[in-house]
Amino acid sequence: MSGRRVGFCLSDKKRRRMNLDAFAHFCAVHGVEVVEIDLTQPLIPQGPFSVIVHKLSDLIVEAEHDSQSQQLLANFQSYVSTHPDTILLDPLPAMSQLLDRFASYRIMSKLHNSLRDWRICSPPYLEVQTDSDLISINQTVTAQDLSFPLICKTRVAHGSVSHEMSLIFSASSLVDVRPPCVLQSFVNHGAVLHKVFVIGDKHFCVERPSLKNFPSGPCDRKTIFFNSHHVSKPESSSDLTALDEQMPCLPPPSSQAVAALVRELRVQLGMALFGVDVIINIHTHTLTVIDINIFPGYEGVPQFFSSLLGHIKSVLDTQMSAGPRGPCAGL
Ligand SMILES: Nc1ncnc2c1ncn2[C@@H]1O[C@H](COP(=O)(O)OP(=O)(O)OP(=O)(O)O)[C@@H](O)[C@H]1O
Ligand SMILES: O=P(O)(O)O[C@H]1[C@H](O)[C@H](O)[C@H](OP(=O)(O)O)[C@@H](OP(=O)(O)O)[C@@H]1O
Ligand SMILES: [Mg+2]
Repeated sequence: MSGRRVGFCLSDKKRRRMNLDAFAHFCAVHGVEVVEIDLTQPLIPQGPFSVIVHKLSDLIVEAEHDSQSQQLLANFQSYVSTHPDTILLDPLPAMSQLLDRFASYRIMSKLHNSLRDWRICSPPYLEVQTDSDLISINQTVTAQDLSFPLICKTRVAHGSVSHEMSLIFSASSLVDVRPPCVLQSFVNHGAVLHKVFVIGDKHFCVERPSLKNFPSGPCDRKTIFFNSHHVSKPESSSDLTALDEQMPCLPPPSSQAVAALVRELRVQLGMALFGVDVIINIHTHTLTVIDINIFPGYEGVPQFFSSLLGHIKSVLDTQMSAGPRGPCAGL
C-alpha cells in the first residue's frame, strides 16, 4: 500500500504508552508511513495524510479553559474540514461525546432496550450538575431507584482528574459529593472487570482486577476515595480489590452478547477505537456496562498493532472503492 501516510496526534504519554515508534516500524514493513503530527506547527506542510489517528481528549478538555489549546484545536479542525479525503480515527464529535459522562451514560442507559434480548444493562445513575442539586439529592437518589453503595465519578470522563472517584455508603455521606459528577449504583461483581477493547470490526476481551463486593444497601461506613487507575490495571492489588469472602467463580460474559454489544456501540458511537468496561452482576449474572473509553491502552491485546493497521487499510480500501467524497469518518 505505497504512498499511504498515516498521521498520529497523541499526547507524549499516549505516544509512549502505545509505543508509537514500534508501531511506525511495524507499518513501514507493510509499506505504510507513520508520521507524528506537531500541532504547534502548520499542518499543511506536514501533510498530506490518508488517515489521521488521534487522541485529542486532553486537548479538547484543556480547550474548555485555555486559549492556546483552543487555537491548537481550531487549527486541527480547520485542517480536517479543508481536507475531506483525510479519514479521521475517530471523528471529533464522536470522541467529544465520550469526554462527558453525562453523554456517555445516556448512551449506556439506552443499551437496556436495544440489547434487551442479550440481558445487557448499565447501572441506574444520576447526573449531579450543581451544588443546588445536592439539596434534594437524597430524595432524588430514591426516586431514581439508585441503591447504596453509590460510586461517584466526575462528569469529565478523561484526563487525570477523571479517575478520582468515591464509594458512598449512606445518605448521610452524600455531603461528600462534589458536582458536576455522576452517582451510579454500585453492582457487586466479584472483583473481576472485563475490558472489551474495540479496533474497527475486531474486539478483544481482557480480564482485569476490580473493586470487591460490598454489602448491599445503606451502611454506616465512611466514604472511600480512590483512583480507578489503582483498581483495574493489570497489576492492581489492594484491600479494595481483594474479596472479603470466597465466592463461586462467575461465568465470563457470553462472547455472542459481547459481540452484540460491540456492534450496537459501533453504530451508536460512530467510532472505531474505544474500550467498554463490563462486569457480571453476581446475583443476576447480567452483563453490566459501567464505562466507555476513548482510544484506551489496549494492554493485554497482543494483536493491537496488526488490528490497527488492518483497520487503517480497510478504511482506505473502502474510500478507494467509493472514490473521493466529502468529509470522511473513519468508521
Ligand atoms: N457501577 C459500578 N459497580 C461496581 N464497580 C464499579 C462501578 N463503576 C466502576 N466500578 C469500579 O471502578 C473502576 C473504575 O470505574 P470506571 O471504569 O468508570 O473509571 P474510569 O476512570 O473511567 O476507568 P478507566 O478510564 O481506567 O476505564 C472499575 O474498573 C470498577 O472496578
Ligand atoms: O484520557 P485518559 O488518560 O483518561 O485515558 C485513559 C482511559 O480512560 C483508560 O483509563 C485507559 O486504561 P485502559 O482502559 O485500562 O486501557 C488508559 O490507558 P493507559 O494505557 O494510559 O492505562 C487511558 O490513559
Ligand atoms: Mg473504566
